Amino acid sequence: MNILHQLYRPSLALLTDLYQLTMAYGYWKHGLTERESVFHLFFRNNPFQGGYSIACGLQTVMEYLENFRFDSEDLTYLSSLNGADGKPLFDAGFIDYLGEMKFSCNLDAIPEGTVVYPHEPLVRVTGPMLQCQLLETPLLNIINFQTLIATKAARVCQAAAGDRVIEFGLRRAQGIDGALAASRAAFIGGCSGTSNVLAGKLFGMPVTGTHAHSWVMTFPSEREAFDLYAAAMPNNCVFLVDTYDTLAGVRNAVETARSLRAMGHEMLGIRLDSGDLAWLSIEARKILDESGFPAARIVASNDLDERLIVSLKQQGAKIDIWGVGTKLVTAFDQPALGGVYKLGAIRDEQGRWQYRIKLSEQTIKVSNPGILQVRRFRDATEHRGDMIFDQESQLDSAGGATMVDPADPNRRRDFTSETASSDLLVPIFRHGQKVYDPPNIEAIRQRVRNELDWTPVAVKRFDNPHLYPVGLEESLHQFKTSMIQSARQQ
Ligand SMILES: Nc1ncnc2c1ncn2[C@@H]1O[C@H](COP(=O)(O)OP(=O)(O)OP(=O)(O)O)[C@@H](O)[C@H]1O
Ligand SMILES: O=P(O)(O)OC[C@H]1O[C@H](OP(=O)(O)OP(=O)(O)O)[C@H](O)[C@@H]1O
Ligand SMILES: O=C(O)c1cccnc1
Repeated sequence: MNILHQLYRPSLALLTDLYQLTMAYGYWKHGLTERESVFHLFFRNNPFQGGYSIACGLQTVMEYLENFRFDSEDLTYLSSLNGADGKPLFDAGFIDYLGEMKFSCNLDAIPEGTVVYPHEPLVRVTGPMLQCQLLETPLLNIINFQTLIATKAARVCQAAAGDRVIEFGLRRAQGIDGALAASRAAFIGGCSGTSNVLAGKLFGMPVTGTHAHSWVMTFPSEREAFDLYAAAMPNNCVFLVDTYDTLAGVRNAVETARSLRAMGHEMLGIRLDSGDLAWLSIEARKILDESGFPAARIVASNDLDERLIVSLKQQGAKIDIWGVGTKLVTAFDQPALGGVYKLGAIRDEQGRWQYRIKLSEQTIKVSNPGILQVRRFRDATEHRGDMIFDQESQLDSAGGATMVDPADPNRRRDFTSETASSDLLVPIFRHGQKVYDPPNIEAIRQRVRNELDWTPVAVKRFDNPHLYPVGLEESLHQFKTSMIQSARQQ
């Protein structure tokens, strides 16, 4: 089931920046259309000043690519675009070429749910120059956002320390697609469910819901509102208790819960949505326990994020379930992940790879040349470091190596061949054909938990996290340094 097809239209090839098409046109004009090239998608900084990120969005990328074609409506639209002189922007021959083009790239990627770090290629696209170029914008659009939200969710769930977190963000999310993509990524990042019913249906995620203040305000009294809700839905009773006076609301919920019990149903819990959540939850817990409802859960919501959850836990809050909306699905404190897509190499007319770099004033921002792979080393309990290396450099069987910190080349780390390792990028498409069977969403979510268990505690802390070691394999570092020197001389 291709969810993008269901929601939008079969062809989303126009979902790119026009400049990708102007460059594609240039490649076509100059006979570079089929020239093999390699691009890497990576980000330079972890979001939220954190120490790690969670890769997310690959399945959406696969759906996008499975039907990557320009249909007749797309071609008609492109034919209608004019340049500054009022004449068509694109030759009819180019439009025909696009109409016949079939996706034929190789794509390798780090599976969704993997903990990833700055500078590591999350996706590598190899294939005809024109196709690789067109994919820059959609791949960044999909991966940047979902990786950002999965990372935020992982942080929120880390703060919740095993308590359930429900994603409540639909009403505040960035439009329809932003909401759906965020609900998916939030579940992958660790949320237990979502209030977003369409996302639940499309992605196979649990949906949950309590009720709003409007329900209570509809009836003459809060008690009546709870009773009528219980009568309508005895198997889903979480009462929102803060419409008038929160602790009086808890007592009303208890009264309704007693009648419910007499009918053979248990109240699931109460929800707090304003006021001092620490104090109110402690007081509410006492009332529930003393009234014979120790199993009733306390749900809290109200502009929560990972920092507030940590603070509330430190204050001894008795909150069992965290409802988190706005600050999760909008990645409130960092609204975008700055992932980029850079050319690593292009074949020359003789078929030899020519490596490419993008220079920058800041050495750390200079892109990495080559056909890159990431090798992750681990000891018995933890991930120890990730080494970016060039696949062409005969290093491709597991083995020891030295990696160099690109920010400080004097810092090196040696891994012996005894150190366990695995290469993170796996084949997803070969010559345009899907070769990867994506795991279901529950398995992706489980992978996040497993990956975070392997991540050093110091890397996971919120304040001044330890910088996880990511380096360049020594020969790649040397090669890159010489490329920078000769490029600067030119
Ligand atoms: N004990 C607490 N410690 C820190 N922050 C808290 C605590 N309790 C609540 N908060 C947070 O403080 C913020 C403001 O909450 P508060 O209920 O005072 O305002 P509000 O949302 O405007 O309430 P109301 O809906 O009654 O106007 C929210 O983000 C809430 O989650
Ligand atoms: O606070 P969030 O993390 O975004 O979670 C979603 C919020 O949406 C609902 O109320 P809404 O904000 O619509 O109204 P209210 O704040 O007046 O209750 C709900 O009660 C939560 O507070
Ligand atoms: O079910 C809830 O309690 C809910 C859903 C969306 C937003 N806020 C709360």
